Amino acid sequence: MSALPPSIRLESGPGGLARLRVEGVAGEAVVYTHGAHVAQWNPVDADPVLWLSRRSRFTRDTAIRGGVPICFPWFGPHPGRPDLPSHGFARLAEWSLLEAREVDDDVVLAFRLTDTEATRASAWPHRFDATYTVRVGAELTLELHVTNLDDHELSYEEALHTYLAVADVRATRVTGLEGTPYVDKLGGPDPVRSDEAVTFTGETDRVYLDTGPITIVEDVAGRRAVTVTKHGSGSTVLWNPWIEKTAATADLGDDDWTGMVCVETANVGGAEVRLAPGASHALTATLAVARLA
Ligand SMILES: O=P(O)(O)OC[C@H]1O[C@H](O)[C@H](O)[C@@H](O)[C@@H]1O
Repeated sequence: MSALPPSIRLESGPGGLARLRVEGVAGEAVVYTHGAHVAQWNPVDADPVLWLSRRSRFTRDTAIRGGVPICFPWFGPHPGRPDLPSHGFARLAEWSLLEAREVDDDVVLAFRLTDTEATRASAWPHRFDATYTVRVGAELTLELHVTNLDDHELSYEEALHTYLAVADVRATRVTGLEGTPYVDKLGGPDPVRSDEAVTFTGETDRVYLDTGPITIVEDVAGRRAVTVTKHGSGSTVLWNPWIEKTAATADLGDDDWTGMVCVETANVGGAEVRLAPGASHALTATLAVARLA
């Protein structure tokens, strides 16, 4: 890769993890090569849009807590191998930086992950090429593009596990999922639905099925709304750990559940991606933030 443009700096972050600090004309971000993990983003002169745990560990064998972990090639515990890392290996892997350039007022970073001896010996042994493009500006656009380099069909799950910062989750509404069936991971396997906007009164862990392209998080106490617009995604996961799960999670502080909600642009469960040899799939999420009246 040629020299970085002036708006992008390569730094050594906590734990010695390499990260790119972007200070663009329209937006600012911090992206780690560990997991190709976007840990911060905000439009210039706006508050951080992504939530990042103050207790996050920054080590090569754990995922950063907050920002946008990439879940791939499985979501949650591996179905047959609970000993394997939750949410797959991508968020624990070192991605290589392919590209870093300015495009108009935005900054575009691209990262690559391919199969290694270790992944080929794992429970997901396929040959693949994954490219992750991060466009930082007044909006944040994330695209995970996966190609099957193998000689047989493969399937995978994926999620851009986006932690959004809110002033108070108890005063937050999520719209765009009304009437959409969801599997409540804390309830039974049969999908249920609600015609109401989502509000939060307890632990929430839902996989919405056949979702439309737009979900809006209305952070009423913070007087702003974040719109997540997506393509190539059949499911949306909504998560807040609430009190007990937060207390049981080492890299979350006791009150952290109040200040975040995850809207995860995903293809999980029955919406897993199946790729013929040579075929590709792109999953895209765009975040935009606006003031609420
Ligand atoms: O703690 P992690 O492995 O990062 O997972 C955090 C959460 O991710 C998703 O939202 C899942 O639906 C949850 O069941 C899980 O608790």
